[in-house]
Amino acid sequence: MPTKENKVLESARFISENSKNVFIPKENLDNAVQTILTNMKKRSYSTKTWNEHPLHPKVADCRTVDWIFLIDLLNFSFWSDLDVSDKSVPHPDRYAVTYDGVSYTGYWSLCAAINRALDNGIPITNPEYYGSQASDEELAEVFKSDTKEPAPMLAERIRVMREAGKVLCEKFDGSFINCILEANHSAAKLLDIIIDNFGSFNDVHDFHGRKVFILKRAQILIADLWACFDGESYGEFYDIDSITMFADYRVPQALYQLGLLRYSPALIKRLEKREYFPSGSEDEVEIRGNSIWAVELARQRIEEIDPSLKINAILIDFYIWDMAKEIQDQMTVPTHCTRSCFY
Ligand SMILES: Nc1nc2c(c(CN[C@H]3C=C[C@H](O)[C@@H]3O)cn2[C@@H]2O[C@H](COP(=O)(O)O)[C@@H](O)[C@H]2O)c(=O)[nH]1
Repeated sequence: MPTKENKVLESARFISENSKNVFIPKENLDNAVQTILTNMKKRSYSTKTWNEHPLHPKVADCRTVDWIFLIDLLNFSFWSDLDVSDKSVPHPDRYAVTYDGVSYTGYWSLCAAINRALDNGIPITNPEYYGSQASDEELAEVFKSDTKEPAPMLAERIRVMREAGKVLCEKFDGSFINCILEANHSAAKLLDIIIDNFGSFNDVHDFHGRKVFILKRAQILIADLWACFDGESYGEFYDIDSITMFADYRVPQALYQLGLLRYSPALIKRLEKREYFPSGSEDEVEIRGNSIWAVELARQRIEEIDPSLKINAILIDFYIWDMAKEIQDQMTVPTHCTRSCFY
């Protein structure tokens, strides 16, 4: 049954209905859904896929909750100013972190940096540590680069750690677990607790004079808890299907590849010139809002085809993101360049 339209879906629909440079070709929907379904079935995509990633925690306990909170607090803006090609073989100087002998870039460089710190006995996932105990230099050391380029937006990462660490210590007795308990197994309630208390998750913008909610990191935080805990314990939410796709810069590129997004020639030109898209700008909001709506239409179509599959927007998103990383070199359009703490 269709999810109660939450504020993110309402915003995504409004953005899609009022866009000038980004469109969702409905005629491609069935083909794209077949591709998604075939591949998700082949890989038997489920919440279990989340833990299979080498850098994701293998034990689901209270320390893991603090790990997931910190990762999704910092889960933004990994693209490199150096790496204009953004291919799977990165520019040798772009920010990378080596862990267990493997060099990681992008989102995985964040996981590698946090895991490296923990292995070195640094209590980096402890909100008291990153909120106030550690010095700026000690926090910067956690993200030490193993290449020439420093971690992108390092000062912003330190700022959001200070902000969130202090709130967790002052209002939630030092752990995000207390936010989860307060939400009482409601994803929608936890979403509100996150955006009401942690400013850097407040991914809300103005579009055509209306407030639009994208909430990418707040939603992926809930989704990662749900996936890591396999829908139980700290990951149990009776309304998890109200969570939408996470509007980052990687999935829109893959949606375009699937034929679920189409861009105006002017927008394609700007993307190819690696132009900067300010956070909250019209084109950036159109790309992000249409991405959410395109995944919602795909989810509805999958539900019409086979309701027993229980495929929600989270699993579609996780699959498309993982697939995007695999076909990174075949992408027709580049990702868009925005610097913000939102994604
Ligand atoms: N929509 C969506 N965005 C996601 C993820 C993830 C990581 N999720 C993993 C965990 C479980 C899943 O199975 C995934 O394997 C990171 N990002 C975003 O991508 C960008 C980084 O890209 P690159 O520079 O290429 O590494 C950046 O904005 C980051 O916030 C996702 O799942 N969905």
